[in-house]
Amino acid sequence: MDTALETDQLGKRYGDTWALRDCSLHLPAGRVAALVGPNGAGKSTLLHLAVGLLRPDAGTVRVAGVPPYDNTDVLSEIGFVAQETPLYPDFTAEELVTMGARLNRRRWDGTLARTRLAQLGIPPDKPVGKLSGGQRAQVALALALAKRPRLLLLDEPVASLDPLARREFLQALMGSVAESGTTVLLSSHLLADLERVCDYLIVLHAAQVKLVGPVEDLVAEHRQLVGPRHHGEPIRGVTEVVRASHTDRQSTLLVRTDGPVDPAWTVHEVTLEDVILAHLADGETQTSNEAWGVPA
Ligand SMILES: Nc1ncnc2c1ncn2[C@@H]1O[C@H](COP(=O)(O)OP(=O)(O)OP(=O)(O)O)[C@@H](O)[C@H]1O
Repeated sequence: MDTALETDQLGKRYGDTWALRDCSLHLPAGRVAALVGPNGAGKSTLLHLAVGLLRPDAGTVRVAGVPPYDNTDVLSEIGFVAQETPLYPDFTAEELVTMGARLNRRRWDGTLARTRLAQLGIPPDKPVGKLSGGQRAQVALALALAKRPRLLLLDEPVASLDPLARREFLQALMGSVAESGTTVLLSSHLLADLERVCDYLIVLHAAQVKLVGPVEDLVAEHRQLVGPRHHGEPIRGVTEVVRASHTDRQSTLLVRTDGPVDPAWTVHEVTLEDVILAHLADGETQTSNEAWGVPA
């Protein structure tokens, strides 16, 4: 299977602080991947390394097999929508599409961008600084897709959008990538959105990779167990206790399984949110769901 993005022991440091460290992962081509982690986990740093805006301090990053930093050939294959979707505010959408054609001479689908913007009712002749946040995000996405990138990187593209605009943005994204086969890596704190659109997951925590893999496999191999108070003894069918909470007589465990679980435990299926929150929680400590935009 082709790999769209691959990192090996990748690290980036600011002074004495590692923003990303020992990051080894691969993202197969054609996936729509969620990049998740608390504030400051290193998500933007990873995206900036992948798009060649930052040079690694350790290890390697490759896009389609090529290190992106200083490599203009591979840059033409990458679309990037940065946080807050910065666009020149005085330019109209039409002017930005024309400018895109000048900057991307080898591969630029201006018709695609214009058609998308017309379908969304975005005025082509209004300065983008005067559009709504949702409209600006759609312009940024249309410009990124017009590059016909092999890899599309989106850094919290829906953070400032209302729920309807968010849904429209993600639907537009899914429609386009389904047609083009583009690989997507999308960072967001909105776990419920990600569960709907992503089929691959990368979780970062404190500059390191916590979890990576296909969503289907990760959800299938985790379970919640409820049973008598657990004191750390091995449980049949369980390879890892990711998170545990206890009362005097009962324990609730989120675990990784590799087969049928000891019938002394009641076994429940879990959602992607459950898996992510468990891996980001610290052992026996509760994670606040509210911090993730998820009702507690
Ligand atoms: N230009 C910089 N100079 C110094 N430190 C930086 C710089 N950019 C990022 N950092 C630090 O690197 C770490 C990772 O930051 P990064 O922006 O990658 O996190 P993030 O996961 O994208 O966070 P958020 O969810 O808040 O956007 C943080 O500790 C941050 O303070």
